[in-house]
Amino acid sequence: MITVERLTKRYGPFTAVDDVSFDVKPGLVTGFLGPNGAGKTTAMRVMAGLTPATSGRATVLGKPYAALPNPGRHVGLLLDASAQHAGRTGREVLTLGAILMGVGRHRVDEMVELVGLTEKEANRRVRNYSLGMRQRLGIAHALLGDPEVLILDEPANGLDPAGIRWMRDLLRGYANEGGTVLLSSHLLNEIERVADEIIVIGHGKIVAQGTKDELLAGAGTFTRSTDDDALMAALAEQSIVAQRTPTGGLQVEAEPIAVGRVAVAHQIVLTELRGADSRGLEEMFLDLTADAAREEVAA
Ligand SMILES: Nc1ncnc2c1ncn2[C@@H]1O[C@H](COP(=O)(O)OP(=O)(O)OP(=O)(O)O)[C@@H](O)[C@H]1O
Repeated sequence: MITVERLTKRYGPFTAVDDVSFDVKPGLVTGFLGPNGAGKTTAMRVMAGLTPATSGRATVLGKPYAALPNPGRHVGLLLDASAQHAGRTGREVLTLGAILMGVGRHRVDEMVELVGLTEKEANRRVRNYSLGMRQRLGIAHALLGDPEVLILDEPANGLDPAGIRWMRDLLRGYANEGGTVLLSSHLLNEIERVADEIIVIGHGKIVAQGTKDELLAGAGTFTRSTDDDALMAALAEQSIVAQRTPTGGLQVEAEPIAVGRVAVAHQIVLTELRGADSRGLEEMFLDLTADAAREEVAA
């Protein structure tokens, strides 16, 4: 469990994280989604005790990270995959970690195998690793102490599609066994495919949070009918907002059941009726973060 309460982080006059509160629950994968510069890394660094908060607090398993005894046994961190010592081999990095955390050396072999690094790769110096290999090593290091909580900053960066799928399965299995996972990304589809809960951050502020299903439901309904004009008019009578989509059909700001009822009442035949898919969530994400994204582009 991670609890973030009214967390604010300022760098001089600039507020990177602005009065942010959320819980990350065990048994679930929670996605921390936001455009570049939204404040994800800063918030995670505070959670990991690497940056002090200006106000508010973050606790992991009920304590500030720094107050956890042998924190690596409780919290696995992947905050910067490039931060590993470039002159050491992957195996050396993990062996040192195992010694520091007081876990058996057998964990090193297990983790190398788990993350899919070959024996040859594990014995290569980190400076010769690709970004994807560094991410795998970072995940191996995060899991070394068999922690209850994982905090991963952009873990999919640099992974190829097979690697992304592997990571998704790994995190799903970890959460299914009761683990707590917080992972950040600036890519909606990455988060959408793995997360049970989603926290969206833009310009240092939480702009949306909830279960994926809730956020998808909030994205409305997609429907097609044999007479979209009549359906639009019927929906408008009920003050339900609908818009045509560029590919045909209607995007409706209501639950599918409400749209179905209107169609039945007006004897309009629906040929498709479903909760809006990721396109809906994507539009919501782009909308929610538009200001932050624009400022980032302008900066
Ligand atoms: N040490 C620092 N001093 C001053 N400003 C900082 C510092 N660290 C981060 N910032 C600023 O805080 C804001 C949030 O940065 P942060 O790295 O937390 O964003 P992010 O959501 O993780 O983005 P990205 O996906 O690009 O990593 C950015 O505008 C960044 O420039």
